[in-house]
Amino acid sequence: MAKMKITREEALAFHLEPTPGKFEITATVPMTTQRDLSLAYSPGVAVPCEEIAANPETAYDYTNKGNLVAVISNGTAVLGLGNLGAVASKPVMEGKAVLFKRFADVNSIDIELDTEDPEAFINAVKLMGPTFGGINLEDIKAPECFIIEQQLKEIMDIPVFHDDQHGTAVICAAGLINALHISGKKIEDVKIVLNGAGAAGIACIELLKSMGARHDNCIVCDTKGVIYQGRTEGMNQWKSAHAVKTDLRELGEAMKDADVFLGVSVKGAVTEDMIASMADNPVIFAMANPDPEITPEEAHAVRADAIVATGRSDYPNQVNNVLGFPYLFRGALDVHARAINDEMKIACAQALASLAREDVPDEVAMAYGQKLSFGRDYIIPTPFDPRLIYTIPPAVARACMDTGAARRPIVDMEAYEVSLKARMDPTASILRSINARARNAQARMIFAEGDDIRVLRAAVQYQRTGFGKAIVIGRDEDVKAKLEAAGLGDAVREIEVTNAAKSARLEEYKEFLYQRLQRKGFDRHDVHRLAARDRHVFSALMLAHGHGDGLVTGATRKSAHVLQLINHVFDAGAEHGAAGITALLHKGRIVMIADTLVHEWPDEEDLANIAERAAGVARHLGLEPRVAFVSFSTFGYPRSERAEKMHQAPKVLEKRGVDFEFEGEMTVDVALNVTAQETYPFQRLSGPANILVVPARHSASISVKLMQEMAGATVIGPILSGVDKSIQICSSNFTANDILNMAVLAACKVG
Ligand SMILES: NC(=O)C1=CN([C@@H]2O[C@H](COP(=O)(O)OP(=O)(O)OC[C@H]3O[C@@H](n4cnc5c(N)ncnc54)[C@H](OP(=O)(O)O)[C@@H]3O)[C@@H](O)[C@H]2O)C=CC1
Ligand SMILES: CC(=O)C(=O)O
Ligand SMILES: [Mg+2]
Repeated sequence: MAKMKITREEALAFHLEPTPGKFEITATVPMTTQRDLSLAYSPGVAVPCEEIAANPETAYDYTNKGNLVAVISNGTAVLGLGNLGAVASKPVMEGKAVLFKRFADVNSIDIELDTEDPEAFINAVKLMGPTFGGINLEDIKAPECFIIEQQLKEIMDIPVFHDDQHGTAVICAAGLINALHISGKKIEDVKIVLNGAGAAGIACIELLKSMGARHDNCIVCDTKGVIYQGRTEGMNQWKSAHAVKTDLRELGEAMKDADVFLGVSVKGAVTEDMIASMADNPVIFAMANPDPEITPEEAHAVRADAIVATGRSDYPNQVNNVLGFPYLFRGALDVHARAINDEMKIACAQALASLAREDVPDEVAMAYGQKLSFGRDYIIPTPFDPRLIYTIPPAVARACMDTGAARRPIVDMEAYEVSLKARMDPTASILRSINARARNAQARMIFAEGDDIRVLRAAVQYQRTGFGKAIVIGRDEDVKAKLEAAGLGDAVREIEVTNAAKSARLEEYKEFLYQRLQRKGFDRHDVHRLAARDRHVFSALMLAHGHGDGLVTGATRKSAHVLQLINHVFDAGAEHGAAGITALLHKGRIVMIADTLVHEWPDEEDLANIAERAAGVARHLGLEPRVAFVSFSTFGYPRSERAEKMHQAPKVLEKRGVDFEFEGEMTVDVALNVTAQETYPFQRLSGPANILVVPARHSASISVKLMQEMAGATVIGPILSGVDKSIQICSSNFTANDILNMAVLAACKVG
């Protein structure tokens, strides 16, 4: 896996834009009319209040309590960065909240409490009980975290879970089950060294002992070295429970001949010499964040036989509690759990371990851009595995029901699994998949408009994300000045800048262009002007000559104008069968509109071509195409000359015998809504359409812009399809991120 370079500037910009922080709250009910107001607020709101007062359990029905978790910290152990205080821990806590939402559709809010006093902390959280369905404690240092969690569990009737303790322990256990399986060792026999005897460390070693690890085989270390019986310095009751009778005093001594190293301490705590002294096939889980105790490169340099995991996402084997807390809470919330008990944690660990041993479906491989199979570099599922949401929560919920901790047991487990699948946003996996494919392709991407800062940002991002080489067309001095002004001065040395007028290849390009244009009214002087002065044409020439693998342009000019210029070099017109397809992503749904770029007023043959092009793009994105030819009439009514071609286009496709679903003509509601489709029992779509072929470019443009402005849909495209090289034409209102998306599409040759 290529390591991704992230700069401080990028990390700060990510948190600053588009609005400060990482999430906002949206309403799920209409709040538009006087009636809405009367229902949502006074007087209507009095009714659920009275119901809940009479029967508190109904809070799960009439409020968001049942799907709301608080992520609470005091910032005393922020990742491995130490005691940064409450407010500085907020980015991590907001991060955990969005992970809850992204991975398990759990609503979550972060709360940072400005106190290091356990009693004050406990009181504050206790009083918040009515609001939440669960409490996720985070980054509170040991030993206070043990006292806080224990007391809150006793006094609260909802799950209280300290993620750094139990989330980490669960994932560590799941990973270790599989790592030992590969190294052919048994947990009862292995010698384990744990570095870090805080929240995560104590919980990990306790869980492993409950799974069979022997007390005398486990050596625990902290800043003072080995925790041995009789040690007095830096001790507490939780450490004492794991003290062993031994003469070992230093971590380095303990590591000799150890089978397993578990690190939940700080960056760089382990040396290569220590790793070299371990037993054969050593298991090394260096879980400190953001930087591990030792990097996989360093560990493998001295021990090729090591099975290595870290807490980071940019190496194989991410042992990180992100694989646990979203799904543990999902399962617990869905049965209105009173607690998350040991049985639920063990069920989670076992379900994770067995999932990693299953055959990895193609969609996961596609999302990661590589085939994953159980082995040294894949001992634990990856966080983006879409199976997690429907395999882990049912295991947790079952264990909760079996141990009597469920207030509302699930009756139909199968239906529950189906409902879990429906929770996830399919557009996310599509975006992940194209990103992974772009990383694999390592395409040299030409960014034509190097004088525009959005384009420069996108180019830098393209290269730094590891998609491939970014080639920017522009003047060196201008690019340098613009990057420096944007705080991206470093990037000047990273990206390649090509000045069209000074290019050594100009003569070759001009000759090629002259051959194409000499009979279209262009003389050599015109050709020189186009090739040397027009960056769209120059970039297209570079692409045509294989001096780049893809081209992104159009962010500074109208797309129709840019397409005209590109057409000097490529056959990208309507008459050549090219088409533009725009993907709209909204509320977990993806719908493509075509043609948004090339055809002004297509006839039925053109419409059929456009449908075929769009179906190809859909398949490239991992969607099974369902095409609707849309109009203002449905199956011949009302009759209109203007709708006639939409009526005929499906017949053209019928004759061609294409291998995808299509239907029409129909109105957009019939195309997209299965209930509306029921009025036409003869219609042939097996579900809502995901491709809308529209009558003309004006209707395409109106639909896309309306969705963007009114509904806030994410727009990707227009994707130029039907040209033999990868070209994407942006719109002038695109942000740097939109331009990057287009480069990613160009890199994976969607089109
Ligand atoms: N991958 C994952 O999912 C997770 C990783 N972590 C990581 O684990 C680490 C600890 O977190 P947490 O348990 O919450 O923090 P705590 O503050 O509760 O505990 C930290 C522990 O590490 C010990 N320690 C610190 N520096 C060293 C050192 N140089 N050598 C040996 N021991 C050391 C401390 O020793 P002493 O007691 O002597 O002060 C203490 O026992 C962090 O890096 C965190 O990012 C945590 C949770 C999840
Ligand atoms: C992952 C996590 O929770 C931590 O490093 O603290
Ligand atoms: Mg943490």
